[in-house]
Amino acid sequence: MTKCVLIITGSATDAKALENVLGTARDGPFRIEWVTLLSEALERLHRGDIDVILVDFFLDDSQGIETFDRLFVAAPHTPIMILSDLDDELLAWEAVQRGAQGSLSKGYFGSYLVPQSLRQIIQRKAVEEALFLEKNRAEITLNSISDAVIGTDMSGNIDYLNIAAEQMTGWSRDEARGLPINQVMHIVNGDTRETERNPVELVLQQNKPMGLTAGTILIRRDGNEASIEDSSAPIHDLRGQISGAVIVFHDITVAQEMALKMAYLAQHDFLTNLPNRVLLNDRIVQSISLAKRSGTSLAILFLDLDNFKYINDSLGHATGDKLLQSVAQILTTCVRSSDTVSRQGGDEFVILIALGNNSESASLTAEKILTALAASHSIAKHKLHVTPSIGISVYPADGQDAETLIKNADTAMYHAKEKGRNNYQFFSTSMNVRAVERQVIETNLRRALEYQEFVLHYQPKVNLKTGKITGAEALLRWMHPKWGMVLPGRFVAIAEACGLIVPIGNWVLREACEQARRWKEAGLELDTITVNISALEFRRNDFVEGVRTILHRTGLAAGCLQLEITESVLMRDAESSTIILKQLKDMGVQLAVDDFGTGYSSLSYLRLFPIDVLKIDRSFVHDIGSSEDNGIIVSAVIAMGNSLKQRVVAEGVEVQAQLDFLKALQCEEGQGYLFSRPLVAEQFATLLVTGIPGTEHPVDGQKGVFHA
Ligand SMILES: Nc1nc2c(ncn2[C@@H]2O[C@@H]3COP(=O)(O)O[C@H]4[C@@H](O)[C@H](n5cnc6c(=O)[nH]c(N)nc65)O[C@@H]4COP(=O)(O)O[C@H]3[C@H]2O)c(=O)[nH]1
Repeated sequence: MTKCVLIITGSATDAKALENVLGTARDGPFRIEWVTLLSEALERLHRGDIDVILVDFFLDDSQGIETFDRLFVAAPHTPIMILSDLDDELLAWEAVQRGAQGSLSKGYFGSYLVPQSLRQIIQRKAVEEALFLEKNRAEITLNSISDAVIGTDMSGNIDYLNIAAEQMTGWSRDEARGLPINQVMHIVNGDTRETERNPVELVLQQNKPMGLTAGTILIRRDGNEASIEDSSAPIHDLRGQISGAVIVFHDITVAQEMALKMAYLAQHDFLTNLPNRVLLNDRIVQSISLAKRSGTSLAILFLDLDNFKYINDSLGHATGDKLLQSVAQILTTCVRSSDTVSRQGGDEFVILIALGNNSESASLTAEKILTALAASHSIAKHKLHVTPSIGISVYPADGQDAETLIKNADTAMYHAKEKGRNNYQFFSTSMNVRAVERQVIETNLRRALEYQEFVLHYQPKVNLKTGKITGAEALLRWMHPKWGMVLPGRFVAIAEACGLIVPIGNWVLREACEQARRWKEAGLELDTITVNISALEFRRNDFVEGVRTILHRTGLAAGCLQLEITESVLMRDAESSTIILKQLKDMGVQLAVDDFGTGYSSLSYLRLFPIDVLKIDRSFVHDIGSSEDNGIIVSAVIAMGNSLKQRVVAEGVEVQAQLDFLKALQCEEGQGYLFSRPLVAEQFATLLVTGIPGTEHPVDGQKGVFHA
């Protein structure tokens, strides 16, 4: 590329001589411009593209070193060469001190040396510029990155710190320069806290880079600490000799804390802080291998809170969450610190306990849990009661791996639920058959509503004095296309467990109300139709409104509907039960306590509940005559009902002796096979017309149970 040389001299001879020699230069053309005044030169420089300036000191408009200074200010990056002869040598030397590239002796003007030295100047300038750029780029880059960089010489003394290194160590570059790296970058082992040798020392010794290492702690100048990750490498000179080292490091304190937090979160339940299923699985696997080696056993306790859903639905999730936290806390106090209490999600907890050689401690722990959880939990002004159902599986008898042991403990837990909840059951292989059956029923139940497989049967309630039918209890039947009629005992608990009882219960209520209205329209006399309400329905926030809507849509008077709720459901949260019962009562609906006598009701609550009817559980009626004690219970309930002005209905009246006993105690109403089994709607309508045989009411006047 053509280089442009600006010659500034008042001497036409000098200019000509230079022009000649440059014009014939062999190693590439020079374009030459010649000006005679400094002012002209400055103007020309202003336009740019000058590669070299050749200047004489003595011009018409400027003199001596001032000529150089003004050019240097105007074009600081353009090489300036002084045209000198012997007289000007001192001045030329001074100009070189101030930044001139050199002087060109006028004696050489005719020689080939002139273009060669000009070219060298240009090349040197280009290299200098490239170096400058390179250095500038490196400096800016090093100060822009968040990694700290420290450079040392061969002795490990610091010769460079970038801004990040200044910030991380607390030493400024000027303070640190020349100090040994160990003084500025003091590091200790993260585990032992012992001072560590700086990796740079090793790099200098071994002359090879060291990859990324973590686990060291940097002690800053102010004593604060930071976990760091560092790497270091040697620096070599032009000849490939090691001349120093550089260490690059960054603060990983936050990242490390975050990683620890993430690892913790991945293994723990956010609500209770208990280990989650991932960590539990890990612990079971470890415990199994330990038990295998030592010939000991371990137990898995699968625990589910009975009716937790109702608390969640009626009091809200925030209260439910607090209850779970309280339960979690109690559970951890029931086991040793080496055991694991984990939350699986929802209201399910799984506990891993090492049994050693004593498998009895599984039942001891389960009993401890039952007792500990029996105390009430004070949460947000509520006194809540929860009971657990616990299933237990034992290694090695009930499974060889974590998955099987948990599955079998879960199965045993379902068994505990079926056994009336608030108890524990050990797994047995026969339970698996039940579990499969339960699964099959659940799958079939899901389509039963859609395929209209449900029907209602009606069982009469009878006035024991007159024999008159006072009401009907609607009892659900499932007409399965293959299995035939399935009784509620086989599927209601499963429908409750999977939530299907809500749509099913809704259907029952609507169907029963519609049927009662139809009977009334047909002129058949019936005081009330009774519908069983499950706990899950009763505790739903929209339950009361749902009843109101159904009454409205079916056109049945509220007073004709009686809702039957079991004693244990009412007592589970007596305070909220009272509120719900009052709302139903205000609507005009009648209320009955089912299975009375089995739920250990507190009489003070019973007085508060706005109940119309107490139904004596059929187990007490069944034992009349065979056990004096139960006769006493039945008579006590009847007396209590009478004094509380509640009607008493005896369930499960099967034989005449029971009826006689009940009548003698002035029990108002009864229900049972002695009067009638549950009937389909048409049969029941006929019974309403004919009356119970043997009462004052049958139209055909036949003798029956009342006149035996
Ligand atoms: N041994 C004997 N049993 C008698 C006698 N008289 C009546 N029973 C039976 O006793 C049960 C009375 O209903 P429950 O105590 O409310 O007990 C009911 C009730 O708790 C529940 N259930 C029935 N229908 C529904 C429903 O629509 N919804 C809900 N949630 N539960 C229902 O299922 C339970 C069982 O119902 P069922 O199998 O229909 O059994 C009925 C009935 O057939 C008797 O003299 N001797």
